[in-house]
Amino acid sequence: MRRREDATEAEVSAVERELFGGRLRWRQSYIEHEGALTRMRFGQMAAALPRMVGLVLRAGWSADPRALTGLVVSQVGLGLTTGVGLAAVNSVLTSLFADGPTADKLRQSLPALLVLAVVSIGAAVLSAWSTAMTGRLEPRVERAVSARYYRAVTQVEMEATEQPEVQRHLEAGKFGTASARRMLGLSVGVANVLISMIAAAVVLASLHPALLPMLLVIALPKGWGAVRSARREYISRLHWIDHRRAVATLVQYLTMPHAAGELRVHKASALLLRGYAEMSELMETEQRRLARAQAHTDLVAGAFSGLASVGCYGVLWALLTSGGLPLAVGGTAVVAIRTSTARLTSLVQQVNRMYEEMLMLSDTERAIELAAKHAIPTTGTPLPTPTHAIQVENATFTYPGATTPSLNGVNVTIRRGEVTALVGANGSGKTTLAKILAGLLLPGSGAVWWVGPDGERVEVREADRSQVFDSVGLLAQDFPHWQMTAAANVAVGAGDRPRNMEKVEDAAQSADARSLVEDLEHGWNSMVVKGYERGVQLSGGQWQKLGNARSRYRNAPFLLVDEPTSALDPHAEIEAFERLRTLAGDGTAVVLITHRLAATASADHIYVMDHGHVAEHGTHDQLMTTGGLYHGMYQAQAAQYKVGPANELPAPRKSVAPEPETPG
Ligand SMILES: Nc1ncnc2c1ncn2[C@@H]1O[C@H](COP(=O)(O)OP(=O)(O)OP(=O)(O)O)[C@@H](O)[C@H]1O
Repeated sequence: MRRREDATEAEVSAVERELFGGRLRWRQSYIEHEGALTRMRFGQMAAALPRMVGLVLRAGWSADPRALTGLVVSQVGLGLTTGVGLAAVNSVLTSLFADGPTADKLRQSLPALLVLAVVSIGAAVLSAWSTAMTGRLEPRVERAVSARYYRAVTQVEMEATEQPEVQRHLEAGKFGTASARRMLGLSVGVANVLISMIAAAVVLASLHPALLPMLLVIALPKGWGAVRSARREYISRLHWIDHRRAVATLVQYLTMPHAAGELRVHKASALLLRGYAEMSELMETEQRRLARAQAHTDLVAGAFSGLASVGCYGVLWALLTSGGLPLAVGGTAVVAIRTSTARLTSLVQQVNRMYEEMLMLSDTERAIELAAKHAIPTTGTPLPTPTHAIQVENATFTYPGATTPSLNGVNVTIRRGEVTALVGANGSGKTTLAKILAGLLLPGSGAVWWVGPDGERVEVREADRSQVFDSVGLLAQDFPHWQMTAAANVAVGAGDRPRNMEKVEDAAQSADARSLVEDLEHGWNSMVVKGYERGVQLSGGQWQKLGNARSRYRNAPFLLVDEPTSALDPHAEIEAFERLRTLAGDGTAVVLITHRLAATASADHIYVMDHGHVAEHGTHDQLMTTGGLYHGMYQAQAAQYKVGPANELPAPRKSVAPEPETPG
């Protein structure tokens, strides 16, 4: 252990300390398993083999029982062909070593040779069948596990995902989604080697009782060498995995378009290239150490195996010369021993890898269980139809792990047909309140009522949450820029409905995004990310228009928009606010979170948030008259536009562009 720690210190290069503050460690599930994996002996892993195979069989059976049956049958068949093949080899050798003319001996061995030919054709057919069944089963098994995992994690309450422990386990599950597939492939490999070894052992034991111990004596040192080498390589891979990824990250930066400027102007490339060279050198040192150690193990295992072989062949010699064993059986024994020990190393490696995959798969299973525990309820009281308003009463919300509440006794009413503005300093709780309104977060105390036209109401905790989500359109400050086409980026606003291009165009029209998309070379089919075919780079403001179109396409009665105009030019911004007003006029409840107080002046209602509570509310005129927080913020913003008399302004700098020449 001490040696390992010393080694760890030496394995961190100066440049890693400079760039990453030490060894770069990803917070991922394999880190959690690393200790357990390196302590685990091969025997323990082998003992877990039945459990692992059981897992694979269950997953395979639920994904495709026919393919699994085919796979099992083909593997057992392959084992049988090994056994029958060895028996045929024995028979051929018996005929050949018998007394008599060669032509007669060959004629006698013909039936056994035919069996050998049939067996090898059978083995080829079974092997092809096994490959086909594996190919059919693997993606199905992966899809079944992945679909269960992704469905589960997207249904988790957002508050649960705010708990670092829950989030970590949910994320860890993602690495095991392909493990069931890989375990299947590895199981086939392991089964293949094991079955052929068992078949060889059975044939040898039936030929002469001394042959089976011989097989074991020769296999043992080889097996020991294989276990040692595989574990050493495995532990090294586990230990250096972060290092490899850090090197890959560094290299990635060198060709990243968004880093291109700094790489050149700031010469960041010099630092990164130095990092790459130093870190790669460390890895090469490890490769050399590994190669030396492996060579040493191979030498020792080879020496012992050689000694064992010499001993065994000596016994074989004695048996043959004493007439205790026919020559042909001796020949068969040599063939069987050589073929069955040839794949020992790959067997050990595959068992190791299977164990690792099993740990990853158990992470996925744990994530699915955890997700189910924190899932958004799928049933609940239907909302009043049509919903008229959302009433937040005395709501409090504290993020998991936080010491102070982000919302504290908040009372707000959002009505259809009105623009309600939420304003306030950074961190005052506006976005959190929007998430509460959307039903994404549930208040710790207090209530959120969904109110119908006659005053009937349903509290969000009791409500059918899918109806709550159906009633809300969201445009978050950092809304996702999907790496898809322009049309998909708008239509994703109603991902559960079939795309209607006419409505996509209308939504874009009402968000001032239509002409910008239609003027692109590939129009709605343009990929809105550079680097793809038909790819274009949109500006921040153009993206914001597309985001606005997305929230319009959703066509929900409650629209929550967080800083929807922060990247728009002044004219586009004024237009965007006017469009929101029109939308409210058509019966939508618009909740506008913004720091642009000029835009809130026309809101029907303004809530001023301060340290998680509503400090003031009313219309612009009312709030300006009371002279509180809102008044102060408005004045501060207005002051930025106030300029002194023209003669106090600094004179514009002389243009350096040459005066246009006048003809003549
Ligand atoms: N995911 C989170 N986990 C923990 N605390 C959070 C989280 N999100 C927000 N907070 C905290 O909650 C408080 C309110 O944040 P919120 O994002 O609601 O403010 P905001 O008024 O929207 O701010 P801004 O104007 O800067 O967007 C802040 O103190 C913030 O640090």
